[in-house]
Amino acid sequence: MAGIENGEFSFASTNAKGGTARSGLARIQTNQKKNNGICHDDSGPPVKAQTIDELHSLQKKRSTPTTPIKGTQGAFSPMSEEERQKQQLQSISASLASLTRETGPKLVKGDPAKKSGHVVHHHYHTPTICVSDSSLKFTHFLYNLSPAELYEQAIKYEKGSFITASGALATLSGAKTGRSPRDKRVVKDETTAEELWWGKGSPNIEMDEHTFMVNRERAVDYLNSLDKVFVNDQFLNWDPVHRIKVRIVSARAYHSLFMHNMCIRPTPEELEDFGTPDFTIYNAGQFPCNRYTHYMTSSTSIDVHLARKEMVILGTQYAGEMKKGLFSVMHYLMPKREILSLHSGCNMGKDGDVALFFGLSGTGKTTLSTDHNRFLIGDDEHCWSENGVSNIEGGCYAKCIDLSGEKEPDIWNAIKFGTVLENVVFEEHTREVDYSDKSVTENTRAAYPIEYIPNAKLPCVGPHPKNVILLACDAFGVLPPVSKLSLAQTMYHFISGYTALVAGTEDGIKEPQATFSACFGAAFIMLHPTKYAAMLAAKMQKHGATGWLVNTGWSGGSYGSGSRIKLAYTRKIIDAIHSGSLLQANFVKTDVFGLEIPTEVEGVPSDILDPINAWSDKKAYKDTRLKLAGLFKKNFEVFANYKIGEDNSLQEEILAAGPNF
Ligand SMILES: Nc1ncnc2c1ncn2[C@@H]1O[C@H](COP(=O)(O)OP(=O)(O)OP(=O)(O)O)[C@@H](O)[C@H]1O
Ligand SMILES: O=C([O-])CC(=O)C(=O)O
Ligand SMILES: [Ca+2]
Ligand SMILES: [Mn+2]
Repeated sequence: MAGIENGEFSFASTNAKGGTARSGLARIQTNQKKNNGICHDDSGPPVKAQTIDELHSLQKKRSTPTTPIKGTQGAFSPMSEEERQKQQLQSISASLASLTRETGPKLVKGDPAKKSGHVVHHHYHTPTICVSDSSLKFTHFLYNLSPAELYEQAIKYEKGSFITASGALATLSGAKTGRSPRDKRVVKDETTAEELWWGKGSPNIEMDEHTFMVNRERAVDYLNSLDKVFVNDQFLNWDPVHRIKVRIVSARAYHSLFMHNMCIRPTPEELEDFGTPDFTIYNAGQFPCNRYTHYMTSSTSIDVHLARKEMVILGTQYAGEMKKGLFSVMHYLMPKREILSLHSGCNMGKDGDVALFFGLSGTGKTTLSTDHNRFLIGDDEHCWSENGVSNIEGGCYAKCIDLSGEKEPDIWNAIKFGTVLENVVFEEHTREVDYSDKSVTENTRAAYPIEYIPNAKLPCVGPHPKNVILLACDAFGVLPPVSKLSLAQTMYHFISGYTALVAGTEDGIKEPQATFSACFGAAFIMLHPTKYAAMLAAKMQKHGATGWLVNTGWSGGSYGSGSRIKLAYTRKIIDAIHSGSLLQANFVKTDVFGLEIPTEVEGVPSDILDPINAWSDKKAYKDTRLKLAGLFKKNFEVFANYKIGEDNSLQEEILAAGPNF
């Protein structure tokens, strides 16, 4: 008897007394000896297991240490696998130690769901008396899991985790779908009071050490209260001499996979020698900070303590906080070593010509540095040292809104197994992602390892840049699609860090919102902007790099009347910069902004090159241009009193390189 109910088809079940079976089909006989006592089955050789458990145990091979034991002289240096495991446990227990109780948690490596016999635990600084239940509890930690393992963890335990049709892991970042710059605090102590940029315009909101420790304790207690935590030990910076070891302790597989993709992944051999991290993140993002704690102005706090080399995240699960938090740390550590840290994309041509792409969020760093004809060094964070450029990260973080396979094939194809897809909407059944859907947020993102881009340059390092491209998405539509900059102009625009986005895109036409963010990344810098600017000027001068300003925003009118410059045209402009042909073009100087604009660019209609030609209402163009110039001037006032570099003449040139009207 077969039943169809709600579209589901099933055989009628046998009742407890087996009534149906008896009256219908003949009972199936098991263990019935056939003529020669052998049960014939034509499906091939039998499985090599006697029980289901044994069968399952055959499926997985235990990973063995991948590298040979170093130090061939036997009795001397080689560390036994057991000793290595012990040191790793000690190190992780130390990371998770409560600093008031002076004790680390009892740790067990592995998934608590698996009752594996392999239990190794370590108790950091065993206390003499156990004073609370928490000291009796074990915390399991999952160490540097693979993407496949993290997928399983996410899908099993984290709501909102799904595999999309292309194999990516769709996740939700919770209530926060972007960074919270107003909740980013830095401990002000004797050293940082001197060294860092504080006060108006600075992203560093001060907190004292005690408050940091209160939040750290809150995060550590939260993490230790969980059944399990994820631990990632990874690197930052592809320059081997200036590589930084980072440890990320987090509660979600989503966070662990995100950082697996975004930081540099150690080889098994490098991992064995990892030792103590140079910097540790405690991501307790699901847990809020305590509003009664001093300095707390919301439930979110992202706290950096440079002397302790630690960062604590409370009250936000947005993974970008970890990425950009570490970037801030690099903005402190690298300049101390005379290395310039940059919020920029970077790629290299076949002949080794390197270009940097600066710009605020959404201006095109990822889109334009990901170029089929060039090697990708990185899309967002770089260092420029005496040896050339190096990527800080091991992955890319691309915006996905309105992503199309035709316009951005490399990014599209990178969204596959292993990639974290944040806050996207997909079709329930086919799991096809609808990239135009903004239901969760407009800031939908994909985080993938850099080697998912076919022409990534591995290792991600390159020679000194030849072109420095400043990207602005000008929703006023008055900046030219491309202009060549003098060194002073490059500095002026670098310090200004302009872009203009449109505030609310939904309810009718809104005024563009000008944003000025020093060094095209004020949210991440730690020192005064002029420190980075001086370093950039010196490096550009020394290595003869040319500066360019590229408007990836509006043309022919402001947002509402004009339209966004076609990505295909911007790509042609960028091609001409890379090839060197644009440097040979004829240029005319514009009024007010004093920008040199080419009269021709191959593949780009000439009538859009000078923005006045693209606007039908010339008066409106001139008014809008004056308005923007005024905003630039006002923004730059605070920098007028700061000396940039050793050279007084450069300082004066920079001040004169802004708009004149
Ligand atoms: N002419 C254009 N040039 C560049 N990007 C364009 C253009 N027109 C539309 N776009 C779109 O603008 C967006 C640029 O975003 P992109 O991810 O490159 O920003 P980003 O600078 O890397 O920002 P973030 O630092 O936040 O990662 C993409 O979605 C791209 O498709
Ligand atoms: O940090 C983020 O969330 C994304 C990013 O790259 C930026 O805003 O510059
Ligand atoms: Ca980007
Ligand atoms: Mn960025």
